[in-house]
Amino acid sequence: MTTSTPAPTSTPVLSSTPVLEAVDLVRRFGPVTAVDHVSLRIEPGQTFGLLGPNGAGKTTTISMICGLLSPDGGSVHVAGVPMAQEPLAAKRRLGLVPQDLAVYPEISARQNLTFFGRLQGLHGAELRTRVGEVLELVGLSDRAKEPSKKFSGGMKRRLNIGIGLLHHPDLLVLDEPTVGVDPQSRNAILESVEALAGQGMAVLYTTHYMEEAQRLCDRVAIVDDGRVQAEGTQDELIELTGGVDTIVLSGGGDVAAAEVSLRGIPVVQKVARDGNHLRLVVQNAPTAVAGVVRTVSDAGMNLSDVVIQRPDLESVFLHLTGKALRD
Ligand SMILES: Nc1ncnc2c1ncn2[C@@H]1O[C@H](COP(=O)(O)OP(=O)(O)OP(=O)(O)O)[C@@H](O)[C@H]1O
Repeated sequence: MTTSTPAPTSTPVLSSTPVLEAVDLVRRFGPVTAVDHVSLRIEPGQTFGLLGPNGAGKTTTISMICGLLSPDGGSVHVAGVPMAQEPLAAKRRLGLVPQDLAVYPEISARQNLTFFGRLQGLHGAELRTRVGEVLELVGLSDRAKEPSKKFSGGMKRRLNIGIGLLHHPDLLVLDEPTVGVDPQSRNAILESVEALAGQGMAVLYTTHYMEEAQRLCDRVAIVDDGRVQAEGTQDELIELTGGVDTIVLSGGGDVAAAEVSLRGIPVVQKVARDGNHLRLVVQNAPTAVAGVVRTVSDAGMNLSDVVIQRPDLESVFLHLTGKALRD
């Protein structure tokens, strides 16, 4: 960018420091390259999704971002602080909500937060105030006195999120926070993340659920095989599919044979199976659908539903990798 008048030398040039800048991260486990030159940049206030199937490298990536695992290559800066050179200062700028719950079941939500707050060096009135704020932020104020073992899965997870927020991080990192929780709890977790994002918190959210990335994230990096396959806003990613359509076929019978037959017809660009559903990428669904239905019926699939969809992040993943997100 150029400007006609130079900035006065006494005024610092304003630049927005990203809350996260990860450059060219690499991590190997023996012969497996779990993370293969991954770069991510998150601006203040952004909710950034890392979307990929199990084993794509999401946990390994965020373990390096959070300073829990040393990279074999690459660098991480959190709010401008280099993780390799100043790990304590960099870690203080982020809050990690791990996959596994880390709350004490016998004590209350308030006592849990107070305990973890003390571990982080808070005490006295400051600690009490912050615990109250965090209970409010994660929507647990009215249940603060109950032992957390009485909480639903979603409430325990929200308490876990609260623990990650105690020290005012610049970036909240959530590792698949809805895995293993019921739909109602899942919704409560997503609402908490939306509320935090609404208050300007930057969030790095990993998931293999397309719907969650779609609902929460300003930008998404699609990861597979340890690599970022594409990154952008949802509209930018969907544009990558080049205007293709998605047809989803559901039913019983010989779904495997139907999948094989579909691979043999030219209008079908990609096919992936997710249980009793077949997801197809085609150039023009209204024209292609009759031939598709004939092909799967001839192969022995008993169709119960045929849906033509506008492309979504799942279509982008299929388009880029030839696989379904939930294989
Ligand atoms: N400690 C380890 N030792 C050996 N291999 C590992 C280790 N951690 C991860 N891997 C391998 O690295 C790859 C990426 O794993 P990672 O856990 O980062 O993926 P993920 O996308 O987070 O998936 P999941 O949701 O299943 O955890 C996988 O092939 C996994 O088996």
